[in-house]
Amino acid sequence: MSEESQKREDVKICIEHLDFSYSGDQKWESKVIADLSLSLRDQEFLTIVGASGCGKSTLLNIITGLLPPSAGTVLLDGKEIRGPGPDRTMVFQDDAVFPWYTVRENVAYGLKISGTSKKEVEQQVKYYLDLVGLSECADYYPRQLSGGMKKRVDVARAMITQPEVLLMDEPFASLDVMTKQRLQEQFLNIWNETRMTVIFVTHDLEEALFLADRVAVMASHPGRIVSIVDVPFGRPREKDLKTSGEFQDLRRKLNYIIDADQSETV
Ligand SMILES: Nc1ncnc2c1ncn2[C@@H]1O[C@H](COP(=O)(O)OP(=O)(O)OP(=O)(O)O)[C@@H](O)[C@H]1O
Repeated sequence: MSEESQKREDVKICIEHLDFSYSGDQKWESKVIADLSLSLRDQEFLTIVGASGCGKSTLLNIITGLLPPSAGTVLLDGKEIRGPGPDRTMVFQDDAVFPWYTVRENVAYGLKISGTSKKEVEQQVKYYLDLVGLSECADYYPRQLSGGMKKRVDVARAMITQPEVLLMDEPFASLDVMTKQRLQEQFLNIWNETRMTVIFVTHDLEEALFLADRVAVMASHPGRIVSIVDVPFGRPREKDLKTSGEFQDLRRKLNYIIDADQSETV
């Protein structure tokens, strides 16, 4: 296989010249996203940062298939995305757990409705509860869990259906610093085992750098990618990385890119 076709095979998501406006009006000033191009390799971990309102959630909703592009193409494995599908799952900032189900039932939900056999559901639920460290709490109801535990239920619920692409919209934003750090490390461990393609939106630059292979910086009015920063740190990563000089230099660089863009748009 030529190098060029190998590269094409490795591309999981390919977005080209994407435009989107909520009104359907395609004038430049009414576009939420304009001429956005981005591609992700299979099993890549990409984080997206950018000012509030620049279109990050809108972009995730387009990739999920909940919003159709106004123009341009969004391809998954070379095929146009025409709506939601089992190959993509979204984790939101707010908990999506069902309060009337136990932890076990919440985690099992996605597999059950897909018609998986009872035995297989039980095995998979056990595996994912172990993975997120909630085996001991399998019979608890969400009201008996902390915020971080509920988030882990969310992550297990999203992963159990084994989507090829996991879209995460500020999933840890509501957590305190310590819980967030712990979940970031746990999530990276889980991702190391499952290796799905991840797009993770966050406002937290340290989180963006700590998790990602690459960080995409979005700008507003209209939403577009202004820079992509390669993250050079190996894996596995531990929290001490955040205090290293190289990490802090990269954080400053990201800050600088975002500030430069914002001062241009003010
Ligand atoms: N349903 C909608 N109808 C009309 N406009 C919308 C709708 N949802 C979002 N917008 C607008 O689209 C723009 C982008 O919103 P979006 O939520 O994608 O931004 P974001 O970067 O995710 O913001 P934040 O970081 O604050 O979550 C904003 O100007 C917002 O007001």
